[in-house]
Amino acid sequence: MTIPGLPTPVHSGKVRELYDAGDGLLVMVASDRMSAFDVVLPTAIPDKGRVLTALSLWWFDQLSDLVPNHVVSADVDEYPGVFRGRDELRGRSVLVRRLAMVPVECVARAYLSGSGTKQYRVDGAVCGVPLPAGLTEGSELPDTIFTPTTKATPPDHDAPMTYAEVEAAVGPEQAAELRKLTIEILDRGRRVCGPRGIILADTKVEWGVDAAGTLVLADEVLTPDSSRFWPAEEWQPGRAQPSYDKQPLRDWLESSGWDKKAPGPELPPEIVAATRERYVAAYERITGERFA
Ligand SMILES: N#Cc1c(N)ncnc1-c1cnn(Cc2cccc(F)c2)c1
Repeated sequence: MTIPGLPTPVHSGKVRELYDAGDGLLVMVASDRMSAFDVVLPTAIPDKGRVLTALSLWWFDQLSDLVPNHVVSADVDEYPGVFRGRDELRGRSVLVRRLAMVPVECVARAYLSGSGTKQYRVDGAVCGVPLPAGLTEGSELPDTIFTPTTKATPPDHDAPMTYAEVEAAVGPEQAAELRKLTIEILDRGRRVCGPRGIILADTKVEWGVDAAGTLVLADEVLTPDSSRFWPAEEWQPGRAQPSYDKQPLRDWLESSGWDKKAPGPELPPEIVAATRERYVAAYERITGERFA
């Protein structure tokens, strides 16, 4: 999503952009683009970027007693230079502090799923963390575990890291802090979501270090793009769990005959509307606030 008058993004992801705003500041922008099965679809989901930005900001605030974060402002009228007052950014962007990013994708898991299940079926462990026998896709784990990966550059995929590899990468002290805080963030998220009928199965967070050497929570936090949200009433270990936010889209894509190696198909209006509604419902159920 190129916005006229803005510089070329310093990072451009599947659904987000990151701009240099000068003076040690960045502007993180969440688009309405939707990806599924690792493919960016041609049809946007209205308000997706605004919902996920609002949810991430809500979680940063909820976690502010536990960890400092990189947020400077979410008010476009306070942004510097060419970013100030830009309506294309309103509600879908955050002005953040530029940090020295930790070279580890910090993942915590409370349930076994996806790549974790694949690893478990090979050697009974995930990222070197041994697990009890008899677990299956969707099983709740006895404890929340830290299952970090590398930060691969597409088209390469993130690779599992053992805790010893994290220690080698960042040192034992920071590795211990990353594990402890990443697990605590998932556990806190679960305590909020559980009573609201949502299983928060896992999450990926990104950390940076500021000029004082302090670990700072960065990127987005506890959103459906960085985490697995499952409707609790449909939880059934032994099969892939329905995604709270993406299931209507996944079901339609599976039934449409789309070849996943081909470009994504245009989405029918009713699937766009259902997907938007799922994102809005997730925000309202988790935060207890109306999405405006
Ligand atoms: N957050 C943050 C951050 C920070 N506060 N300081 C320095 N670098 C980053 C940073 C670098 N890559 N990303 C991932 C990313 C996010 C959003 C859009 C994208 F395209 C890519 C984040």
